[in-house]
Amino acid sequence: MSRILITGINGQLGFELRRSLAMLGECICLDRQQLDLSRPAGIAAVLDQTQPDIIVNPAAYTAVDKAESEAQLAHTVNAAAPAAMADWAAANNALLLHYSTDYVFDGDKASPYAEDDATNPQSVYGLSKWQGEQAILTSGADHIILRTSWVVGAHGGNFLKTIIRLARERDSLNVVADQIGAPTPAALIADISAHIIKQWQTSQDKTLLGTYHLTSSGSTSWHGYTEFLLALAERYGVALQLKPENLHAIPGSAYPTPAKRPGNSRLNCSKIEGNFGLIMPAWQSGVEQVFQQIFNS
Ligand SMILES: NC(=O)C1=CN([C@@H]2O[C@H](COP(=O)(O)OP(=O)(O)OC[C@H]3O[C@@H](n4cnc5c(N)ncnc54)[C@H](OP(=O)(O)O)[C@@H]3O)[C@@H](O)[C@H]2O)C=CC1
Ligand SMILES: Cc1cn([C@H]2C[C@H](O)[C@@H](COP(=O)(O)OP(=O)(O)O[C@H]3O[C@@H](C)C(=O)[C@@H](O)[C@H]3O)O2)c(=O)[nH]c1=O
Ligand SMILES: [Mg+2]
Repeated sequence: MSRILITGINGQLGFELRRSLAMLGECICLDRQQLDLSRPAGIAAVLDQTQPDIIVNPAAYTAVDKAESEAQLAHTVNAAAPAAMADWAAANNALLLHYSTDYVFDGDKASPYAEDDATNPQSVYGLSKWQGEQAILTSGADHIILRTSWVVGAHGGNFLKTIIRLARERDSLNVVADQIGAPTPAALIADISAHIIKQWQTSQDKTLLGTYHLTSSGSTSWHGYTEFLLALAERYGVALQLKPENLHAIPGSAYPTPAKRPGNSRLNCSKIEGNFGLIMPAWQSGVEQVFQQIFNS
């Protein structure tokens, strides 16, 4: 039976992974207190002690704007810590399943990004995640890196929850319309992670290893996403202060933030669909399920 170590179990994805991976082996679920990624020097000792065959690492420094002023910490958590996990995995013949982001790209491409398109991170967060990818690649460890985008889940913080909070408090809201991507449920990423691990356990097929894009299908802007959330609130009887006619589309240039976001965050998912025999569901169905989980209980 596999021993599966999961980091960051109180994050959006870590929470769902506990559920999705529970039937695939003995799960060792570690929070920040049990495995602190800001202290990479301590990671090997925890891995020596727990002896996982599979390391699943959803933990990350994800505060995109704050990272601009905490570059050292972002680099430690998002690059140095995965590097330590990868070095241990290489030396101990373990698989590392890691997660990365659309923010490794600059967003200037006109069509969805493929896995081998040139990266060019525009933010400290994006750069730190890219450096994490690079460390894993050069470690020689068996690994799978899943790049996803705009993660949304019932457990943890995300754009959906921020927007519903603001829509309850305000009677007018400006949201960026020239950054496009695909909201992706944490539960979908977790379930696909389970599917991938199962195939690895069954086949140990090294041609499955590598980097994959994994998002919902279709795309929208942050503004389009917000319009959809307001429609869901109407459908499920969630009372808001904000009326749809007072939601305004603005360019990113009118919403200054410390970190620059990509204009195009769309990721082409045909590699994961082809290699693992999957079909990515539409972003709307995933967002609706999360919305129902949070507000319709
Ligand atoms: N959120 C998004 O929109 C996207 C996320 N991703 C990637 O997907 C993965 C999962 O993201 P998501 O679940 O949304 O992230 P969250 O921010 O919801 O969760 C991150 C988790 O990492 C933990 N963590 C942060 N710092 C440390 C540390 N020093 N030591 C140990 N644990 C730490 C947090 O712990 P605590 O609970 O104690 O704070 C939290 O549980 C990440 O790799 C992220 O980069 C990719 C694209 C989009
Ligand atoms: C709250 C708010 C945000 N925005 C804009 C700011 C920004 O351009 C966009 C998204 O805002 P957020 O700060 O919520 O999103 P952000 O934290 O940048 O989300 C990213 O997180 C990391 C972890 C990832 O890996 C990415 O895939 C992506 O999901 O919406 C508005 O225009 N109006 C608003 O009222
Ligand atoms: Mg954020």
